[in-house]
Amino acid sequence: MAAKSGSLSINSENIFPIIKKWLYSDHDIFYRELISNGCDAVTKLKKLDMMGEYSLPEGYKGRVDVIVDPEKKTLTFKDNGLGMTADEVEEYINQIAFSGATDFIEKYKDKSNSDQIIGHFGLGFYSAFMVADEVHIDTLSYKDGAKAVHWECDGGTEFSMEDGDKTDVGTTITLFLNEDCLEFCNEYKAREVVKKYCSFMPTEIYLSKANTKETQIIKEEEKLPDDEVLEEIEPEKKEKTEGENAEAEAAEEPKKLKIRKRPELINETQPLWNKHPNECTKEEYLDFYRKVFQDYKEPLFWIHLNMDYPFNLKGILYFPKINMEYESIEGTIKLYNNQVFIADNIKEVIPEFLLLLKGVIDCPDLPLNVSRSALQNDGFVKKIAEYITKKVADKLAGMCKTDKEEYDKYWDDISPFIKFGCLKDDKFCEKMNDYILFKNLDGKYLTLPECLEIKPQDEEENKENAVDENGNKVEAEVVEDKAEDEASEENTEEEKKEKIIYYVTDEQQQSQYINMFKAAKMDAVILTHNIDQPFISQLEQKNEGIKFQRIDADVTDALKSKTSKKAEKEMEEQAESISKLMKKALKNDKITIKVEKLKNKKISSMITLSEESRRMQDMMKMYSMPGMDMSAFGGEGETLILNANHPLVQYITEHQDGENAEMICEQLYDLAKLQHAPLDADAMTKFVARSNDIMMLLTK
Ligand SMILES: Nc1ncnc2c1ncn2[C@@H]1O[C@H](COP(=O)(O)OP(=O)(O)OP(=O)(O)O)[C@@H](O)[C@H]1O
Repeated sequence: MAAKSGSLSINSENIFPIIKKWLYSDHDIFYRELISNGCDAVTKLKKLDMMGEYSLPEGYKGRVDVIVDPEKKTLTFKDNGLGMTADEVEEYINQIAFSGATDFIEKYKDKSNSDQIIGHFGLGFYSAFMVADEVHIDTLSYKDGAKAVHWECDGGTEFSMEDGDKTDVGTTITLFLNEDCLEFCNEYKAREVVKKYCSFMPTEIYLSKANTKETQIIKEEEKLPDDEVLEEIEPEKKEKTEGENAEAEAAEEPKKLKIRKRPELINETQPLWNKHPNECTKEEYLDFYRKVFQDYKEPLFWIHLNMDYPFNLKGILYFPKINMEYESIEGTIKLYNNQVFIADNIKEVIPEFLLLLKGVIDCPDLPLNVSRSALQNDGFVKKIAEYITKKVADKLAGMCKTDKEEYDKYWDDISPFIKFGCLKDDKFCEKMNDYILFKNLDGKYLTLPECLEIKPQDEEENKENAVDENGNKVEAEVVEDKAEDEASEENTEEEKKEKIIYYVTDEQQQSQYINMFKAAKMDAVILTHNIDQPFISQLEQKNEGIKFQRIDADVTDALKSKTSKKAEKEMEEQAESISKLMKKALKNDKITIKVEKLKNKKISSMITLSEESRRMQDMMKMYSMPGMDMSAFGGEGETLILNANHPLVQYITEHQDGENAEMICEQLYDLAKLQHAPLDADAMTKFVARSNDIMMLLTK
């Protein structure tokens, strides 16, 4: 076959239903398309005026009117923009997918900046047919000698065009709604949709109901040319009092007018994000937040994004106050393109963890698809997301550096968000590494470097000041990983520097351990949120030499009394015999039992569970595998520590055959368990019964 080339032809009969039905996922989007066409028409007319191609009439104010008429089942969009000549209707409307915006920009590209014009694809107008059986256009161009045009189309592929009777410059588009779509000429629905898409469009948008019965009273001098006066209200005549004259009274009480309810202004043409951050006041930020998010709780703080290069992006991100107990954390980030709402929470542009915030982002450079709610897959979109992430990290780091007190105050609220961000985004994590705070046992907020630095000082102090529970000074040993003590001489200095950060997950439950730590002048950080476990695992991975260990994972040397070699030997023997007794009493052969001399003589028994085993168990619980035997996954990591310094432990050591020895063993074990984790139902029942029995013994 001979080589051939040419342009593809499209059969409008087939393509039209596709545009009408499938191009836009949301039916209500036609509002946005037709209103933005009106805004574009106004913008273009103003530009023509600026360029000297047209002179706007005195007092011109561009506007788009949306008029619902439930009686006639119509919806009208009226603008006072540049209008269209018959040729332009022919070109831009009759040819589907031919955008006059591109044409306009091309024509005036040297003289004007194009970025304020919304339309691009030349398809938006046809979205009207998603809801209307018939659409009329009445338009009059601004051009000298232009004739009004009337165009109509009933949704098939045929249209008709004739001279129109419009006398003012601009365009009126009337939709004769389909029976299934009558909700769109309901005033409330219209307000909701227009507010959703058009709240910040750059031209004033008014909503009204045709022939509304609603009225309003105004002062005579407030009357506007378009007001429809229904009644003149004479001021009420007051009883004359002495010293007053009728003229003075009349001056006080002006005549009033009852007018048909005026169209309601829906949008704000100058959104706050367009203002320079230096010019915005705190009140303005708060007002804007309340209005846009209907959240009457004050946000904690906000970040105003304002960037011109290498791409254009403006916006405000608010950190909301989160009530962790009652609400799930879910924010909303509204994405705009040139002040036109695109969609909420577009994941491609807004990094996932930032979706916990509330905010607005306007990016005119977004590579949008025809339907606008989808983005073209583009490296550029990734850059936008990276920029936003960077800005958020910069703001937080800056606040931590320059206003640490405030940052401390916000920390509990923002920490789940930051930790989630660190888990989700490596770059964010890197930037935030030194600005993550840890609340210590004294309620102070420390950064990670501070946590690490404070340790050696504490240890020094520890050596000098540590006291036992009787206030006697005790010699404490440097808190280092136990394994290090046993490590061979060959270990380098570097390796020896592994730092342990102790942490608490439940202040009440672990209070006994906390008391021991405090008495030994040791510190720990409080990490109670679910996100903390995966978060600390990540921190360990990213920061070599840092290890997190729950406060009850081990008995560090700092908590033990110093013992002689001889005493240690004795304790070992003691442990052996008491282990047998315990295992028998608890009917548990697997349990590991250790006898230690703890500094705190008030503690009789405690449980330690190695960090690794506990993390494994927590993980199993999280994936809640019913009937799973936990002991198979690190149950062996649990150790019962008996304090050789406690009289009760001393008693059973000496009276292993005593009448109550087994009962004491069981009670010691349960008491230790209770400080570590809640008892299961069965164990709790037995514990309560046994406690009663023990008290009964006291009565004898
Ligand atoms: N109200 C209006 N006033 C003046 N011209 C209009 C009006 N509505 C549409 N037009 C002209 O018709 C053209 C096609 O409009 P349409 O909404 O189909 O596409 P668009 O706005 O260019 O692009 P998009 O598909 O992105 O909305 C517009 O570019 C514009 O030139």
